Amino acid sequence: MGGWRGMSVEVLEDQYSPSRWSRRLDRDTIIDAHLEVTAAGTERARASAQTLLHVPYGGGDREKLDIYFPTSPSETFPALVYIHGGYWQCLSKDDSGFAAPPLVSRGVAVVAVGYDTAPAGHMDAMVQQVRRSLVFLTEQHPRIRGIYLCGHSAGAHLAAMVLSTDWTEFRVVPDIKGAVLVSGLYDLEPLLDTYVNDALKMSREVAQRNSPMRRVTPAVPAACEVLVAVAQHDSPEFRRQSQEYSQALRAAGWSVSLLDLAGVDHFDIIERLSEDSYILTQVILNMIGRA
Ligand SMILES: N[C@@H](CC(=O)c1ccccc1NC=O)C(=O)O
Repeated sequence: MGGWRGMSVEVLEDQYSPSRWSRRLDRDTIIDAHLEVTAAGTERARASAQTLLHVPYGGGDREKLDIYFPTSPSETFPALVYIHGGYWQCLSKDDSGFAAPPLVSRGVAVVAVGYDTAPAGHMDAMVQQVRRSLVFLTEQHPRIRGIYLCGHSAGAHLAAMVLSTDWTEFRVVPDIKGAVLVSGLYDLEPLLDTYVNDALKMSREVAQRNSPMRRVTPAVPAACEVLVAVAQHDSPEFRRQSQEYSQALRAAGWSVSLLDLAGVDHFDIIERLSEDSYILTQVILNMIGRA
């Protein structure tokens, strides 16, 4: 867990700038391209699926979620709950429905969760918001049976924090059957001195308390299946974090697979979930039993 401690701030900033590691697009265009692709994909999904948009799960402005319903819904159906990335400071649920088309056509709902990004949002609060969104779905949408979490980058971090939740503090226990963590961050300490923390303003304590790597709980008998996916063209630090987190979960008894996806980078690893034939789409459908 400690190799990064010998790195200069300059090296850490390079390692934790996913845009610098793509072989597809240069660092100045790739983020704009990502915003365009996810927004356009979300627009397509909203045009083709039955939706309930901007459903409040709490009183806050950003405490809203979008539901994309299955094309031919059975009485009850599973849901993939998508938690967007953007280093806890950009993107929103309104760019986060692009994965819906291949799933809704196979009977799976997709839920895109909004949360308060920084500087408005604090790390502890974002984690709680995502947890509360799952409690809301469980209580208010009983047709959803079985939740599969999917998060990208900072969203994979939030999904991993959900796995460490002590649900006794909540009214219900969401039935989380699987988690797909894509190009995530599981130890926040290396970010403390980098530009990523400018808006987040995390103290060391906050970073440690919110690091899934430090919060791995022993797997319970019916623990969900976890898939940790990382891109070939993610940085060595991102790749290390996925490897170490998947190992730590496995050591604690969880059923985990590490999927190292060839030919993709930090951004198209998730964008391509809009395609039926993409390997990660197929792996997710297989996990849900709809392949
Ligand atoms: N400043 C970052 C931006 C970034 O990491 C990012 C941008 C859009 C969506 C996801 C991202 N990564 C993690 O949440 C970079 O250099 O790539």
